[in-house]
Amino acid sequence: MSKAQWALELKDVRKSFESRGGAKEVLGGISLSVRDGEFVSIIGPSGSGKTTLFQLIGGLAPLSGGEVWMDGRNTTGHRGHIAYMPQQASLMPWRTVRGNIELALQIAGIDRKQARAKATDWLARIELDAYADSYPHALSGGMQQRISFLRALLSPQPFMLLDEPFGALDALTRQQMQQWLLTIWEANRRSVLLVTHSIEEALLLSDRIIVLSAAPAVIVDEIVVPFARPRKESLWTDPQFNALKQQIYEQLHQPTV
Ligand SMILES: Nc1ncnc2c1ncn2[C@@H]1O[C@H](COP(=O)(O)OP(=O)(O)OP(=O)(O)O)[C@@H](O)[C@H]1O
Repeated sequence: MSKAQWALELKDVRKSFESRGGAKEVLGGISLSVRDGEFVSIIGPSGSGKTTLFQLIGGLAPLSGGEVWMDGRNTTGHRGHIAYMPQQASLMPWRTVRGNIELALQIAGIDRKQARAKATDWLARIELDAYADSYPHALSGGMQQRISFLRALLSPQPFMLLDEPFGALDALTRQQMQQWLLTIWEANRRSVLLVTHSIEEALLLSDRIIVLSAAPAVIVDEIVVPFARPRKESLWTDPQFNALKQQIYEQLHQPTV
């Protein structure tokens, strides 16, 4: 069977929550698709339902309407189809850095001996070989997020959901992590949906950007990011980068009607 064109399709996804004043609509009908190997970002005002959308895609909460399809199959309400990277790395604190990576490889179906060799290889590629025998608490936030991203990348589920992965990092570490993620992702392309509050981050990393309105969220714009890959941080000074940044900024600050 040939591979489906779309790694993810959301068809008119809706979500309302019951509150004392009646039903509160958070997602007002979201339809979007992510191609196999495409990097798509979602950006929207605070409270526009981005985390809720991820919960629906991951099967963690029921939809009020619509469908979720992955790789040509209806997976609405099903768990186990995504690799998820949260804002705070949730590494196994009792396992060393190497142990955490080996476990991710073993979960992906690689036998113990091979997992050991591959972990050594990955430790060097994510520049953490000097920390192989350290425990997660001894690492900086940026280092922990490198392992967390790698774990999602190695997981057997091909589709990655990255939920504000650099939101808790300081500005400088965040920029370094964006560049790092770009290099790793461009060498290991996977289908990604990223939630971010940073317009620059979305422009630097993505093939496409989906802009959401305030709740009840609908898609107000979809931007095909025109920059060739591999991308460099110097994009930040490109006039087209700044024009797109301005365009998205204005959409996010539109008055609600
Ligand atoms: N379980 C729940 N019950 C009731 N309301 C909820 C529930 N979960 C989320 N909401 C409401 O849904 C809205 C969207 O929340 P969500 O966390 O998805 O937004 P967000 O876009 O991820 O926000 P932020 O950008 O600030 O992280 C909020 O108004 C929130 O209060």
